[in-house]
Amino acid sequence: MSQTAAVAAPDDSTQAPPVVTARSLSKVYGADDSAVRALDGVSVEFARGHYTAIMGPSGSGKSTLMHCLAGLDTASSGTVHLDRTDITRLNDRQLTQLRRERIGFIFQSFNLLPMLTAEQNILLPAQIAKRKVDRERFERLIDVVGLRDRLDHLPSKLSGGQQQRVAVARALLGAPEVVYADEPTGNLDSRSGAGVLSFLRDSARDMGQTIVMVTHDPMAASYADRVIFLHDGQLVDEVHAPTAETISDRLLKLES
Ligand SMILES: Nc1ncnc2c1ncn2[C@@H]1O[C@H](COP(=O)(O)OP(=O)(O)OP(=O)(O)O)[C@@H](O)[C@H]1O
Repeated sequence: MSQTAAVAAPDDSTQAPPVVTARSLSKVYGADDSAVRALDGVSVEFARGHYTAIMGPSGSGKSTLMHCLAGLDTASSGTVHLDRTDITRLNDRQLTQLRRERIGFIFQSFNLLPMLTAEQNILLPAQIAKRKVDRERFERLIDVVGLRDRLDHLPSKLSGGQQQRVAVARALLGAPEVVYADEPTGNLDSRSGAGVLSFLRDSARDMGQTIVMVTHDPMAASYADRVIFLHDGQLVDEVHAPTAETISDRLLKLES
């Protein structure tokens, strides 16, 4: 385990420039005696078209890191660049616009609007952002995620796996610079989960989609190109081309 790893970068980072770069990122919640250092000087890069999983013991800072990377939470110090934009310098209005236009989100709870059909849910972010829908990409996504015959269904008429595939199609439709996924298969049975994870992996490989995913599940993380490990708010290790076994092994070491 490389406790001193200062910057975690993919092996082929010279060919694939980073889409997201965090430098010396720290986040402290509260003050004085009750202060919690949730992130402690994290520096990490996420290369274009790469699928990265963030893992670590409970309370190690995974959600905090993802929220700071995605502009959902503000760091106490350090910088986060999305391409050339330093998002730590943006105000709330600019952050909202950046999240809407340049980032895709997939959450554990799907976050679909119950009164809209699958198709309307997928198209909603583009409508809110007043973005023209790329119909060709839409059709391709629908076929790849296997929702062609479910487009006019309300979420309540879809299985959990189908609902999450709607959420995945929604996140990917606008070809965002990065997709952040928070336990995207946490509510799914293993077969539906495998479908969603394979699709995420394929979208990175075939469409060059950059994906950053927080998960507790070594099997889910094994779909990624790289796993980075947090411990007490610090980046302490990473594995490339991971298997569920190598990931479980590293996690056990961190938790012991
Ligand atoms: N809003 C908050 N206020 C105070 N402390 C917080 C807040 N959010 C997180 N923390 C603390 O920051 C640390 C990191 O939390 P975080 O949720 O990022 O960890 P995590 O690795 O995602 O945990 P888990 O795997 O349990 O979801 C924890 O000690 C947590 O209690």
